[in-house]
Amino acid sequence: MGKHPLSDEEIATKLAGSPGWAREGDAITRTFGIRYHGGVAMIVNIADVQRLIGHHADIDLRWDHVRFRITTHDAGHRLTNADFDLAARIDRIATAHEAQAHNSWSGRPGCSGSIR
Ligand SMILES: C[C@H](O)[C@H](O)[C@H]1CNC2=NC(N)=NC(=O)C2=N1
Repeated sequence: MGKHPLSDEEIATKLAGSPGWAREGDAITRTFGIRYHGGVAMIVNIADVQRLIGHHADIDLRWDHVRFRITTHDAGHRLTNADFDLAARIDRIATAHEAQAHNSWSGRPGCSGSIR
């Protein structure tokens, strides 16, 4: 996956196609609502994919949400296509784990990730 730094215009275009992700300086971030143990299971799957593609997000695991922050270290901590590729992969896995967009997280346990 390309690791040359993207321009502001390219970043804006990529973000428009990455609903839920936001630019934070030279990184992109997204938070998902999911109960702790569901978050751990989701992270295990994401960690597998990250190992395979050689690109890794910073992951912040809390009791009821997980936050991802992605940038490309190899490009001097700038945003590249590799970051948006990883974001799309994270989105697919989060959907499979029924993680919710954090701003819509009601706090009610879903059928996965809830603490019984
Ligand atoms: C050598 C190794 O593949 C590289 O350092 C990879 C590892 N994972 C990475 N993850 C992220 N987020 N950015 C990188 O530049 C990066 N580089």
